[in-house]
Amino acid sequence: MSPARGSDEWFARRTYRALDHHPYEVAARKMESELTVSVVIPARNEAATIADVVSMVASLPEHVVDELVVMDGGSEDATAERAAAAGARVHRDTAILAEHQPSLGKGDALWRSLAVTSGQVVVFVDADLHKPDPALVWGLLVPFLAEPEVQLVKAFYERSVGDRGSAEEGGGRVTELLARPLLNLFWPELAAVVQPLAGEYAGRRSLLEQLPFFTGYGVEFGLLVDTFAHAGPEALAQVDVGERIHHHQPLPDLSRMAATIAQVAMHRLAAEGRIDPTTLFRDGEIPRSLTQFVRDSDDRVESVHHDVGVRERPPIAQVLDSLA
Ligand SMILES: O=c1ccn([C@@H]2O[C@H](COP(=O)(O)OP(=O)(O)O[C@H]3O[C@H](CO)[C@@H](O)[C@H](O)[C@H]3O)[C@@H](O)[C@H]2O)c(=O)[nH]1
Ligand SMILES: O=C(O)[C@H](O)COP(=O)(O)O
Repeated sequence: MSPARGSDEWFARRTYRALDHHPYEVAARKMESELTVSVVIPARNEAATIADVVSMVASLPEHVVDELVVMDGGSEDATAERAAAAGARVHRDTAILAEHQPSLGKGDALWRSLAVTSGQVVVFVDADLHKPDPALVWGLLVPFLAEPEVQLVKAFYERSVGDRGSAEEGGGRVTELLARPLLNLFWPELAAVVQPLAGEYAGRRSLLEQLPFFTGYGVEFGLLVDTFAHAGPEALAQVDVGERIHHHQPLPDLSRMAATIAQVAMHRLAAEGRIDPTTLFRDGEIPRSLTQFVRDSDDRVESVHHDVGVRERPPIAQVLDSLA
């Protein structure tokens, strides 16, 4: 074991437990503080689970949530219809800020959601959760109500069981094999964030509107390191919300997700002047391609090249100002 690090002190100060609180207490304190809260659920082909996630939010005590939006990322199944039937306002991501096309995955959907919501705190919740616990929403509000300095709150949880593996095997393959090692290497102050890729997190609008958003699955890693750079460690907090069970993507899909996150890390290290792409990469630019392998119908292995490059959407405040 290594000696204690600075991130341990942050962990001790900024780690909360939903168990120590109650949703009615949160509702009362939120009313007192006059904070308003929007919940945004990004969803693409999540017909199997979206209604349960929307219903979980709708089941929260009165006054916890002021607005509930599902961002439909072009689902080909009944996601949008089921979300609406369960009580959410549904937006198709491409219909928002339509001049910024195409809409590039989850990060783009979250970025666009800021243009159609108004809560002072925006809570993001994934749509692929099984038996979602309402603490995933109300628990995230606890640090905002306790500490005015807090601007971004990540959920953490036991992640396991579900439809793959045991609690011991655990989940979070991209987290454990890429995101956590990267943070420890390059952003050691963020090493104490238990679930850096958690899709359940909340930010103050005043922060989120000032940050760029990476497209696709780069959004969480980007928001985490950017919040740290923009506002420092005291702006971050995390909450233990119990257990979370989600749909597990196949390994090749997660490999592309990991490549996207590696891109985000390279972009930020380059922007901070900590690496020099002109000397580090052959063409002087961060390569955008990931080669994977598939078997064809003759049982031959062939390579497939995927573009895993990310784009950054500008801070939405700039975009909305230019439209005003
Ligand atoms: O183009 C897309 C792809 C996904 N989603 C939704 O985004 C959420 C998370 O996607 P998922 O495929 O379940 O991600 P995970 O494999 O669980 O990946 C983890 O790691 C990602 C990278 O940080 C995070 O975005 C996720 O929230 C986090 O759960 C789900 O509601 C999806 O329906 C979209 O809205 N649009
Ligand atoms: O956070 C992660 O690493 C991804 O969501 C993958 O999680 P899984 O290994 O539990 O599917």
